[in-house]
Amino acid sequence: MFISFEGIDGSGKSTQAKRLAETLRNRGIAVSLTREPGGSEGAEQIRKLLVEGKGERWSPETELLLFTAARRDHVERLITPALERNETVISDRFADSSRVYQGLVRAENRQLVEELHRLMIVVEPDLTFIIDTDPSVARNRGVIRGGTEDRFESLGLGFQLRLREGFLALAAEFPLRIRIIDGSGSEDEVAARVLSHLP
Ligand SMILES: Nc1ncnc2c1ncn2[C@@H]1O[C@H](COP(=O)(O)OP(=O)(O)OP(=O)(O)O)[C@@H](O)[C@H]1O
Ligand SMILES: Cc1cn([C@H]2C[C@H](O)[C@@H](COP(=O)(O)O)O2)c(=O)[nH]c1=O
Repeated sequence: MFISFEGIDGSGKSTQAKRLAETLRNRGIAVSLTREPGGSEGAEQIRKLLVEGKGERWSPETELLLFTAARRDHVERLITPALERNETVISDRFADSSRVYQGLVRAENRQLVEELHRLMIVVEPDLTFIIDTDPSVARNRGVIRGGTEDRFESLGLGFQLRLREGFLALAAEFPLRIRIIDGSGSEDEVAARVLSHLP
């Protein structure tokens, strides 16, 4: 089974992806926990080009091609082999991030994102959790966490508000695959909401 976690920056995706992986492993299920951009050696190198630094380094189209190249390598080298070994793959972000960031918010390239996905990626998660967290709450969590903002986080609260709307619109487009999880409350409360969607 292939499960992805999606949402705005700082929504709590990584925390919940890790917790679900731990819960499933405790049930004796083999899990590959991975992330995007990244997850394979080559894709982690592309990640650095994409997220480090600030400012508009790439045009929206070049940015989309780099995310797609990273995803292709990730799928070829990690995701497909793990699924073939009958492992459960949990990915912290996958193609829905490109649909929302590159397809709806950074530029209106939705059609191009789908075309590239159809030609180069094909694989789709069986189940996707969007951790839906108020952008101000997510931002405060980031402040508490400390560290530096990546290129996308540095675009500000208005950008995160538009991303949230984009993720909610995407959920309406894929109602069978995508579940919206209320990201408010404690980590335990959010984890219980995620688990309620699994057998
Ligand atoms: N439910 C929660 N309540 C309070 N703090 C939380 C909760 N979930 C996560 N956090 C904290 O918020 C911060 C961001 O969480 P996390 O890294 O899981 O988010 P993310 O969506 O993966 O972020 P990013 O997109 O920036 O990688 C972390 O410091 C984490 O410990
Ligand atoms: C996969 C993917 C990611 N992004 C953006 C979203 C984030 O701001 C950064 C890095 O991700 P992280 O969860 O904060 O580690 O990259 C994107 O714009 N498009 C994508 O396809």
